[in-house]
Amino acid sequence: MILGISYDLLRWEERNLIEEARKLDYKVVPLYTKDISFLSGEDVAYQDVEAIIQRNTSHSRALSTSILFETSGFKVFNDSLSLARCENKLQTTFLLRSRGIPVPNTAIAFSRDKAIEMASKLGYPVVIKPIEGSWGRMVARAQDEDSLRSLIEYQEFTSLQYKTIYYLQEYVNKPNRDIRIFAIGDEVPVGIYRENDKNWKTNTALGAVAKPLKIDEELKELTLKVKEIIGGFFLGVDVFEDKERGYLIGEVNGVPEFKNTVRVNQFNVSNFLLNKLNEVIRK
Ligand SMILES: Nc1ncnc2c1ncn2[C@@H]1O[C@H](COP(=O)(O)OP(=O)(O)OP(=O)(O)O)[C@@H](O)[C@H]1O
Repeated sequence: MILGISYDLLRWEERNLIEEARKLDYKVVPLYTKDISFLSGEDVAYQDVEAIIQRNTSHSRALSTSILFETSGFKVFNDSLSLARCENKLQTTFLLRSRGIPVPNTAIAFSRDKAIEMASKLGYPVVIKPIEGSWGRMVARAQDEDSLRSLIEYQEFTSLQYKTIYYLQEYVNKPNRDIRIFAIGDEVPVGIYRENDKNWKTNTALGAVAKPLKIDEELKELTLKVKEIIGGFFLGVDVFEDKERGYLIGEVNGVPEFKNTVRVNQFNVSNFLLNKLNEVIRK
């Protein structure tokens, strides 16, 4: 296969994908975002590329390049529609909710006063999050109205695109961990627990420790349903465990990192993904 890899940064994941693709005798065409451009009406140079894996770390670059590759006639994984659905938390949460997927109680407000009103409906503590973001940045917990007012004010003075749209969520009293589980094609082969004894935010970027996940049937079915709704080919789904309600979907990542998943599970994500991709494009 002739495989394009769209990227803006060569992390462990991108290097590993390239290395594993070469082991499978795929020809790899690196598509470094800052080196490429598109001119309407003109064909791009890499016409023989059969599939492109989207790996841009920046949400806006990932979405823009997926759109441009698609409209130039390429098959892109993940495609722009699924990326748009999962990089915007407002869209992810409310789309999943509308299709019957369990999510934490979440409120959106467009003014400070409404946000405060919604927070008391949800009940403190509440979590406030940027609508787009990653690695847990600016995800904050407010114990009361006073601290929520301060967090809202901080958000308003950032340069965030959605700085005056307030995404508020009940604080889910999860164990000291959450789950990151992967959907690849039509399978759910692997996942991890992310454990943190010191921080309620269980991002590995914030010091959580990855542990192998035992995937039960319920979690597998739920992940496949999420994948069916969001679309795409390769998703990292974050799941909270609630004592009463069971699994709740926290968010979905369209360009997921998987270094720790490979390490603790001894599972070759890149090889699995590349073989699945070959099946999909040969169908
Ligand atoms: N409603 C909640 N209740 C309890 N914990 C939460 C809640 N929302 C988020 N968290 C914790 O905060 C972490 C970061 O939140 P979230 O995943 O929404 O942020 P992010 O910036 O999109 O991170 P990622 O890098 O996973 O994309 C989660 O992994 C989870 O541990």
